[in-house]
Amino acid sequence: MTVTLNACPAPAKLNLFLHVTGRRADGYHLLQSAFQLIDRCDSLDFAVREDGRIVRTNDIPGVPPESDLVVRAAHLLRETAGRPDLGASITVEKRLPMGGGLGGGSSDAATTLLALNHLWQTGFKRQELMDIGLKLGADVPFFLFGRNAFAEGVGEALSPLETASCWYVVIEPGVSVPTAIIFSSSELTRDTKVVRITDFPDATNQIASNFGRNDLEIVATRHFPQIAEAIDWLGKFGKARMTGSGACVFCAFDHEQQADEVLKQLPSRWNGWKAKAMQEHPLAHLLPS
Ligand SMILES: C[C@](O)(CO)[C@H](O)COP(=O)(O)OP(=O)(O)OC[C@H]1O[C@@H](n2ccc(N)nc2=O)[C@H](O)[C@@H]1O
Ligand SMILES: Nc1ncnc2c1ncn2[C@@H]1O[C@H](COP(=O)(O)OP(=O)(O)OP(=O)(O)O)[C@@H](O)[C@H]1O
Repeated sequence: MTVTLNACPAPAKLNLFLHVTGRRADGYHLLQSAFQLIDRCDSLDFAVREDGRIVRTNDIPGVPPESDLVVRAAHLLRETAGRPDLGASITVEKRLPMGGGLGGGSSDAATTLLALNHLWQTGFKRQELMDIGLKLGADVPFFLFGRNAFAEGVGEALSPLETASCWYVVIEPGVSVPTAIIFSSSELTRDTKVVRITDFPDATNQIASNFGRNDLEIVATRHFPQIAEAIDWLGKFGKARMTGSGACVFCAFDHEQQADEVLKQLPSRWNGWKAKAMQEHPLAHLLPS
């Protein structure tokens, strides 16, 4: 039996657009968004333990083990399976900034569900893992969907979406944005007109890169002027937008070399990098049907 899985990637996502179309009675918002996987990833190691403990082996500043989405995902998986005897050691190498709008924590949780479902042989199907994931966060089901998606509902109703094979420059403006603060703002508009998936793909059946907008951007930039500064700077090179509830800002380029040229000019006060659009989750082979 396999007892370890090492260097499991947890990729970031970009929200190519994000519309807030309503609010549910429980306060959660109805969204429409295009989720794009990119090849910038956290990395996780898993080892089965025989003593029934779930242990995060490394320290993540600001994230105590008991509130870590990775540890919570492992607990929820074994509870749902009715197997309190299952144990694992998990090491999380963080590369994605927290509160960056890149879905890092959610992706770590999704990778944990996938890897442990495999190692523990708990036998959950993809949809069952997505249902477990939704209890951990609105972004988790997307990372278990396995490919780029048009998302509706609170982000959990997913349809496959064709997207361009481009490169992205991503800037980290150096602030961590608490998602709940942006969604609870009185300045947030919640009535963007609902679109149909057939409205936005272009002639090549891909989503056009300038489709829609990010409704959270106006609120986030008011709270955090550093985000507005990054959008202004990156906007000199193309259509620059914020992802998720911020803080990261991105712009698409057809060629890697164009991304390199932009990064050469990046002011030293920001961390910035390039990433390639991915069509599939790198652990798609572990996704049960
Ligand atoms: C903004 C996005 O990143 C877009 O991909 C996601 O919708 C946020 O997903 P997430 O980080 O997994 O968010 P969660 O941990 O589920 O929720 C954090 C907080 O954001 C608010 N929230 C989140 C998602 C949503 N559809 N409506 C909301 O109002 C809620 O106040 C919630 O307490
Ligand atoms: N493994 C984890 N990695 C990162 N953050 C975690 C983790 N576990 C719990 N968290 C908590 O989740 C918060 C959000 O982190 P995350 O990296 O998912 O933000 P985000 O990229 O803004 O996500 P989203 O796009 O889903 O809003 C962090 O501030 C942290 O307190």
